[in-house]
Formats: sequence, C-alpha cells, structure tokens
Amino acid sequence: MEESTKSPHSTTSIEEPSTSSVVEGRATKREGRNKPVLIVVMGVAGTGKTTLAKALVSKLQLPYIEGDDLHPESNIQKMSSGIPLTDADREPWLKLIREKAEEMMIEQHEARLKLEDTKQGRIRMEGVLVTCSALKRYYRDILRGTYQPQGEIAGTEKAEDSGSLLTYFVYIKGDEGLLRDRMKQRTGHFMKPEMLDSQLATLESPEGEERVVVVSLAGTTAEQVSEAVEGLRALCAD
Ligand SMILES: Nc1ncnc2c1ncn2[C@@H]1O[C@H](COP(=O)(O)OP(=O)(O)O)[C@@H](O)[C@H]1O
Ligand SMILES: O=C(O)[C@H](O)[C@@H](O)[C@H](O)[C@H](O)COP(=O)(O)O
Repeated sequence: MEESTKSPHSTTSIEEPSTSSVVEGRATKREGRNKPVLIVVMGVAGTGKTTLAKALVSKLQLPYIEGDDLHPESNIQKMSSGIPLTDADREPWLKLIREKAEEMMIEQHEARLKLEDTKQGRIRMEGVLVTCSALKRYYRDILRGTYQPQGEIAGTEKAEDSGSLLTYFVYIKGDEGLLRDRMKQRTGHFMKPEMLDSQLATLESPEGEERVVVVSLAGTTAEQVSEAVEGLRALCAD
C-alpha cells in the first residue's frame, strides 16, 4: 500500500481501496479515463451538511469548500437578522461556488500531473466536495454549470459537460421535527431556528434529478457516509 495522507488538500496517492477509489474506479472503467467530480452535500439549514461533508472529506480525500464561507457579508447580515435570502442574493453566491470548485479542480489536476511527472505518487480520484443548501432546481443547475438565463424569461439548461466537472448531490432528507430539534441544539450559528420555515418553503426536492443520492437525516454520520458512498458508487456504475 502506498503512503496516504489525511490532508484534504493533499495530492498524495490513496492506494487503499477506499470509497474514493471505488467511485473513481467504476467511473474510469465506464468512461475510459478519470472524471473529476463535484459532490455537493445539500439540504436546508441545520441538516448536518457540514458534519457529513467533513466525514466525506476524510473518507474520500477530496478538497472541500464550505459554501457558507463564500457568502458575501451582506448575505450573512441578512440571515443573521432573520431575513431569508432572495434568488438575487443567492445567484452570485452559487456562481462563485461553482467557479471556486472549477478552480480547485484545475489546481488539483495540475498538481496531479506534476506528481505523475516525478513519479512521486498517484491520485485515485479527482474532485471537490462542497456544502451548499442548493434549495431550488435552478440553483442546482448553476452549481452543475448548466444554467443558462434568458433575460427576464425562465432560464433553460445546457447539457452537463461530462469532460469537465460532473456534479453529484448528496441530499440529506428527513423529518421536520428532528431538524427543528437539531437547530435548537446548535448554538452560536448565524442561522437561527426561526429561519427553518423559509428554508423548507423554498426547498425543491432534488429527488428524481440526475446524479442525486438521498441520505437519511436520522442516521449517524457514519451511516450517512456509507449511504452517500454506496449511492455515489451505484450512480458511477450506471
Ligand atoms: N448525523 C447526525 N446526528 C446527530 N446530530 C447531527 C448529525 N449531523 C449533524 N448533527 C448536528 O446537527 C447540527 C447541525 O449540523 P451542521 O453540520 O452544522 O448542519 P448544516 O451544515 O447543514 O447547517 C449540529 O449541532 C451537528 O452537531
Ligand atoms: O440559501 C440560503 O438560504 C443560505 O445558504 C442558507 O441555506 C445558509 O447558507 C445556510 O443554510 C446556513 O448555514 P447552515 O446550512 O450551515 O445552517
């Protein structure tokens, strides 16, 4: 077994048969070469996106973007004051997340080429993990890089480019009561439990869309990791 590192930003090889290699391995066999992936852990506020994403980072050894860190200060101020964000507030934020993920993927790819040149190691999977509420279908299309706005009328989609950063969603789904309990227990966060109503009202479930894995809110983090990984593996094998 080659040496591996725990750093999510590492470019060292991951030789153990980790989930990342399983996910990547299937994709590689099917499509003939490595495909970088964007994995978005999504759901309303307080579902456990950050907790699950950090566990997946450690399992899959992928770099990670915390979506909340990319909000402009004005959005944070608004949410902290109990005012839900609008589409106009969210659109630039979602575009920025996609841009950052693409930048990170390019950096990762360049680092990989250098490692291959010097034969220092091998990366088993390329991709980026992101946490983002991604509440509406068209928000997710922005994250997929497929959204094409058309002036004032509803936007259309362009096809996802399988040669770039294919986007998968891990949707944490569960009971509203449990969610409210979790939010009440969480302290020191700008998003207060009262904001949950607007989050739930805005949510358009991603179920039925392409490349979506549903995991249970009620599960432990370890169970959620297994569900996510199994789901991603199944999608890659399709
Ligand atoms: N699987 C889980 N089981 C129990 N509590 C959890 C689980 N995942 C997260 N939590 C707790 O729920 C709260 C919200 O989690 P967090 O990761 O901050 O969610 P989000 O990023 O979606 O807002 C935190 O207090 C966290 O410790
Ligand atoms: O789209 C939104 O309304 C916001 O993005 C909102 O979802 C916020 O970013 C987080 O949900 C709050 O932080 P947590 O998700 O960490 O609770």
